[in-house]
Formats: sequence, C-alpha cells, structure tokens
Amino acid sequence: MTHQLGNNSLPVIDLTPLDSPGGEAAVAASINAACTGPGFFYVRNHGVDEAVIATAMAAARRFFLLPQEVKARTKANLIHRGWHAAGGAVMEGAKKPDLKEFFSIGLDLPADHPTVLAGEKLRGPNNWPAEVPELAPAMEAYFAAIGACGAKLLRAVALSLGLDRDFFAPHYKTPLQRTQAIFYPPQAPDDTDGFGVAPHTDFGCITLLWQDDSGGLEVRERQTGAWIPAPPLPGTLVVNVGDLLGRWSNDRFASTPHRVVNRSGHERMSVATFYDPDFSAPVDPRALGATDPHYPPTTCGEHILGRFAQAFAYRKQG
Ligand SMILES: O=C(O)CCC(=O)C(=O)O
Ligand SMILES: [Fe+2]
Repeated sequence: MTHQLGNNSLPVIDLTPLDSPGGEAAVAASINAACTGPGFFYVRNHGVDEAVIATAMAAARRFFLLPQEVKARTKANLIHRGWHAAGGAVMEGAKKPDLKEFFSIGLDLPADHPTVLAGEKLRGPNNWPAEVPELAPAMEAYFAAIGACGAKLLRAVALSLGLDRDFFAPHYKTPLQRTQAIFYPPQAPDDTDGFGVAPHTDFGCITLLWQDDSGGLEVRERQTGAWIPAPPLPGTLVVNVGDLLGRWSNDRFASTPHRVVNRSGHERMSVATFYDPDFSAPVDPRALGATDPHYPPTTCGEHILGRFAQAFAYRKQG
C-alpha cells in the first residue's frame, strides 16, 4: 500500500518501495495522482534521519533567537545565502510583506568552481554565523540528506510523467537546491491580513518541507478555492509542485497556492527545500513530450532569478 489519505484530503505516499527493484511504478502512479490533483502530498519513509532534522532545527532556533543586530552580520548576500530579516519577502499580489524570517543555504561552492568562475549567479560559498558554529555542520547534513531524498523522488516523478526514470539526473549535476530554515512569530488572533507566508506558488521544480508541530500551513483546494490545512503528520515531509515543474510539464502538473498563518500562540519553525536543477538546465515542455507547448524554452537560472527579483527586497537595492 503506497497511497492512503491523511487526516485531510492530501495523500500520504510511502517511499519505501523506491528502494526495491520494481517498486517505483506504484509510487509513480500515486505521485501522478497527487500532482495532477491537489499538487501537494506527504511522503513517509523518506530516508531523512529524524536526528539530522532535530539537530538542524535546534541550531537554527539558536540562531533565530539571537539579537537582530547579530543576525544582521550574516544578512543575505547577492547569492541569497544567509539571514533574511522579517519583512524582506513580499509574495506576488500580497498587501504586506511576510512575517517570517529565514536562513538560506545552497550548494557550498569554492571560488574556483567552474560555475563560479563562469560567473553563474547564485553560486558560491554559504554564509555562516560565527556565533552559532554548530549551524553549518547541522544544516549541511540536512542539505545533503534532503537532496538525496529529492533525487530519489525525482526518479519517481520522471516515471509519473512517462519519462525515463533518470530523465532529470543530467540536469542535476550542480543543483540550484536552496534549503531554508524558517522562523515564524506567533500571530495575534485579530491579525486578519498578516501572513507568515502570504499565498504564493513556489518558484522551482519540487519543494520538500519539514514542519514542526505548530500547524498553520494551508493549501488551496483546486476545485473549490477553499484553504485546507496541511497539518504536521509525524514522520512525514510535505512535497509540492513548483512553477518550474508546472512549466516543464506543460501544465500536466500544476503548482498550487499555499500560505502559512501561525495561530499556535508560539513560534513556528519549518525548513523548506527547493530542489531545483542546474542553473543552465533547459526547461522546455517539448523535452517532456509536449507537442503544443504553453511556454517558450527557458533555463532554471533565468526563471529563478526572475522570481527572486519580484519577491525579495534585498535584490532591489543598489
Ligand atoms: O513553512 C511552511 O510551512 C511553508 C513555507 C513555504 O511555503 C515556502 O517557504 O515557500
Ligand atoms: Fe511555498
């Protein structure tokens, strides 16, 4: 049994069969149903060690509780690495900036890496705080583990789109994977137009999200437009389709709007990973079999930079 309903209408998919020969087809069928349906699903037996998650979250929490001026020493640079203060992100169409703050990492590349030498944007080393030395090893361990889960999942996604299981692998040689620990302040009950994260679709290919037990993530139901909760289910990650996979698949898979409202009365933490391909990865619906492409070809990097320019205040300065 790979496919069951959770305690809401979002499916829960067990990834165990991905590790045995012949197990992928059933998982791929469940993924196809989820990605052509709600655009969101949970995965269990995802292979990311609970201790790795807990260690990363504890280190990130220690960082977020530092004074603002200390955190500002590692404020996000032009390659998006470091601390993004509350108020620095505005989702498209939102009235107010998001209430969240977050700490963002990517593939840690030295100055002499070919992609850095070639001047690719968003490439280079991570930007770690001296004040929390355990943050780097803890988040790097999570980054590696969630990346391995992303790669495994994409093999099943490829099958679910009728492609060769290794279709995505050549486009993930130096992935633009971004992993961010997110910290949400509690919202006042009478705060009716503030959001931890305002309604948005994710920019990239697929997102893998761990959330703590606070709740607050809501997903827009396709048919009704209603906001349905995606509550924390122990031992799971939430996975969703981003705009880039929507575009690549010529809208066979669609990215679904979601938002976070933290009504728990205390801080909420999550860690989101946008598991995206190489900067230069060609994103052309025809490569996935479309004969009537809805979109011209682009590259992953161009697409992500375009969305970053709209969303993040720090990219608008200077
Ligand atoms: O924290 C969450 O539950 C969701 C975060 C999110 O949607 C995002 O960072 O894109
Ligand atoms: Fe999101």
